[in-house]
Amino acid sequence: MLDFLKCTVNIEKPYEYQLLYDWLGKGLLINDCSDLWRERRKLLTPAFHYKILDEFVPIFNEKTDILLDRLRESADKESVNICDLVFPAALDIITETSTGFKINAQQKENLDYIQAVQDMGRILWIFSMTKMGQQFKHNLNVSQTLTRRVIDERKRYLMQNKGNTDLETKDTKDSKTRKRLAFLDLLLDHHLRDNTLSLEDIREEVDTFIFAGHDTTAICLSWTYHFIGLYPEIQRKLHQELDSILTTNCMVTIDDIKRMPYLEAVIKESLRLRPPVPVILRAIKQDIQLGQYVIPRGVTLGLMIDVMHLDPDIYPDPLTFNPERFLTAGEGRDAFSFVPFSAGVRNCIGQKFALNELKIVLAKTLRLYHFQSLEPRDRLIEYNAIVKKPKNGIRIKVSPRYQA
Ligand code: HEM
Repeated sequence: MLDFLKCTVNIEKPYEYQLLYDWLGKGLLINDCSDLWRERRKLLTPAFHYKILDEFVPIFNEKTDILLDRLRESADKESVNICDLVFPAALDIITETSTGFKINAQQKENLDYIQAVQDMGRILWIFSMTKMGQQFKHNLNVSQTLTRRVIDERKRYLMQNKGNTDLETKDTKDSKTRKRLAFLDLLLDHHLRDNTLSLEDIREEVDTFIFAGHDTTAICLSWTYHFIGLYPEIQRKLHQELDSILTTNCMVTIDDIKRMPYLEAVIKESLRLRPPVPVILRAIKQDIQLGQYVIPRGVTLGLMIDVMHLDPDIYPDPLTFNPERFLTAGEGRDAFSFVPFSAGVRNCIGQKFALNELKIVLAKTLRLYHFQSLEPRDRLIEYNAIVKKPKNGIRIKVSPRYQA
């Protein structure tokens, strides 16, 4: 599999990904033309520079503060479905960081859009004349109308403020609405100089970020709370690490999260056992030798990330949730044996973004709350909706660590 992931030739996505075409078009995730993909990836890579990612930290904190309010409301209840809390939080984060628009999913605003985005991943495979097919078209319309409106408004703003589109400048007059927006401004800046990148191309990339960046992180958060809530000793160690770094209600910074090795190990172990994207596919365009086999041109090759992560030669006692295995700096493992974000040239462009988000949300919530999982691992049924989700959610009892 190492050869497959390292390969720079067989990087095209096969037909199966085109089920997302009506929604994501030629966006980075499903783009099946290697030249266009390379062009777009080159254009978008600067938006994921660590300095730009640092600017999202206040948004991660602000949205987690709202999540904390919702956890406070849940603390009196017998249990809460943690997915219902973290999915809107993740959607709020990705929408605001990629477009500047506050969708306010956690405050239950823009419900038609939220419903549309959540349904879309679920009902893709339906023929258009069926009732669900009509529902899919409706969802598409709702989500694309909003994305187009946000892009048009931002373009008008940038044109009125010509000269201020330099991505290195920041307008400080009204930081709420005018602050530089990395993803969308980068694309609009390019569009205003070279309109071969059309507004519809930009819409496809923005929708791609929203799709690729919200379900995945929300699922990882949900499973991580579940694992933490199952193993009190692991939760105790996490609380100990967080208490030594954070005060009770502070803004978590990039420097803080760099000092949280145990939290990072817990996230990695969660991603190992429950990778949100369990399978990736590639269209084989040139014969490739994998071990003793030649995989011929024309074949679709699937890489089962979830199965790879259970190899007992690499991960002894593979079904045990054991974050410690990630503290011993990859002993006996190569970089291609842990691939929740895929690997090689077609890897996840958002992985640093995702890890920062996961660490900040988890650090802030765990600092103040205790989580107890009410269902054992084998009771939770998973289903595939492009990403793999818990079918009926995850029930957790949330309790404050400190009395108000
Ligand atoms: C825990 C969170 C995440 C996981 C597990 C994850 C996983 C992955 C995986 C496995 C791929 C490869 C898919 C394939 O080859 O078919 C991928 C691609 C991608 N991801 Fe992520 N992702 C996460 C978060 C994000 C975030 C936050 C963003 C955006 C901010 C993002 C944007 C993308 C994009 C645009 C691609 C396509 C890259 C390309 O083909 O050039 N992802 N992701």
